Amino acid sequence: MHEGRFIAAIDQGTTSSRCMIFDHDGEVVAVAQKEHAQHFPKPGWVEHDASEIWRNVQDVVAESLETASLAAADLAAIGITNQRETTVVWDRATGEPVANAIVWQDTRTDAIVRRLGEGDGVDWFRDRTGLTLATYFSGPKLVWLLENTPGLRERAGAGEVLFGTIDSWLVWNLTGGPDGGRHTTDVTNASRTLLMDLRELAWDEDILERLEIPRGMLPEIASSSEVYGTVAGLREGALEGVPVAGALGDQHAALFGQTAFDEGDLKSTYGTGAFLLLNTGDTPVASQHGLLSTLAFKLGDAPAQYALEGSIAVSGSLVQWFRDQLGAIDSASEIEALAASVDDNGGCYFVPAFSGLFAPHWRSDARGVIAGLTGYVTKAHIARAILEASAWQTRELIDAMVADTGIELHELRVDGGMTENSLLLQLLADALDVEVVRPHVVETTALGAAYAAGLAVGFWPDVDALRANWRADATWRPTVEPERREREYRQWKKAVDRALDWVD
Ligand SMILES: Nc1ncnc2c1ncn2[C@@H]1O[C@H](COP(=O)(O)OP(=O)(O)O)[C@@H](O)[C@H]1O
Ligand SMILES: O=P(O)(O)OC[C@H](O)CO
Repeated sequence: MHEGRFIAAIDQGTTSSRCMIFDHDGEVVAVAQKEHAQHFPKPGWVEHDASEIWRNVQDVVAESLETASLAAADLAAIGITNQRETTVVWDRATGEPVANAIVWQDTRTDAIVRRLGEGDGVDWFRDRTGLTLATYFSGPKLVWLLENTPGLRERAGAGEVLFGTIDSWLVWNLTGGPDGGRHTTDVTNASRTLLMDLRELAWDEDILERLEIPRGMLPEIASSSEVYGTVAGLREGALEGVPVAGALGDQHAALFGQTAFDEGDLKSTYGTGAFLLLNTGDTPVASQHGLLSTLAFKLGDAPAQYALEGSIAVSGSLVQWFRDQLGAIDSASEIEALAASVDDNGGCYFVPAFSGLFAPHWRSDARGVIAGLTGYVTKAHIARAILEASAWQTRELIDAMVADTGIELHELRVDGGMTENSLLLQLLADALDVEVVRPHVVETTALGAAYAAGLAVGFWPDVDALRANWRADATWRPTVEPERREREYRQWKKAVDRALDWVD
């Protein structure tokens, strides 16, 4: 085992990149964070500059080390967690991306997805990958890049360019980039590409053929917890030689950080989007109610654990939209006081179908609506409806999970940047009629990546050692009458109907 007393985790999210350093008790020792630009070149398009992301990652690593006065010898390992599905293609020799990364929310691949869905396409992809055919996933984004970037298909065929999700991009750069960087991805990230066989945990050759994706540009698929290589590519030699020992998509990392190791364990994360994951044990469960079948995690050679997932495309990003596009508030946290200044939503409901609707509807033809507007409604009512939108969407996902698995929900463990908003958590408890529990370390995404890396190098002996680190910070209990709850839910569903069938 490496001597270091700490584990670092890079959390590369949709909105920002963070580096967090944890001690053996899973306590945060240092954190640094930096936002990157969101590019919206056309309606429905969302891009990131992968080079900017890599620069920001280097900045936050350096800053967190400086804050904690730590050097490479103090760290036992580094883990990575990332926004999922976002697609990067880069030049193997120079390390330059060939185009901006296409972000998971981007809907430009709608026509490709419809083409792939013809005939038995939807079932064919779902049976193999566990996923609903949608613009959300990486495969169609890669197809778009191959079809629309001049010369890219030829360069891919000649082995000059590499494809990866953000975990691959970071591991390759961290382990040396053009000078021998390891081109790998973990199973959780691979499970979001629409290219991996969910049972075999290998690229599906039939899918690659159908999508005409050159095999040589894909990373190798590894577990979520093993040594992929050692740091060799950070600016000024930072963390030189530290093992890069864990990677998980951010939602899987949050599940792991919440110590949801057992079948039936559940968590819900509220960041840019919101994502509910239920651990379903060592076999995938096929959803009949619009949920995705995905990986929970795979630790080294141990059998993979699977999960059912409900994905909400727009959650915290609706608060950002309220701030940046409407200028209604100056900072995201201001929405809480504004929404709390009124007793209810004044009769209005906000369905934020900016990227269509994800689970459980999967309707790319939906667009956002505010239903129930009257002259009475103020921006405070809309602020409240914005927070309620995350609560009602979560309720739809819980209903789907109960219908699929028959689980009885006793409490909901939550995390993510948006959960510092207490009113949101009260609205959630009211919408779901269960206790909502926020853990003491709310950065469970970074913590999960640190756990995966720490387990790989023996920093923690086993998952039982991690369970002891979890403890509740606060609990919110339901307060509304059942009749009112169900009435409000019916109104929400009517608003969802108004959002559907908008795009021709
Ligand atoms: N107090 C708050 N109330 C409501 N939303 C918030 C609050 N603080 C942050 N957010 C939202 O949470 C999101 C950031 O959460 P984070 O977990 O950092 O996201 P990501 O991992 O997707 O980058 C932003 O979309 C922001 O608008
Ligand atoms: O950046 P987040 O935290 O909203 O997570 C994005 C998801 O991984 C997209 O699937």
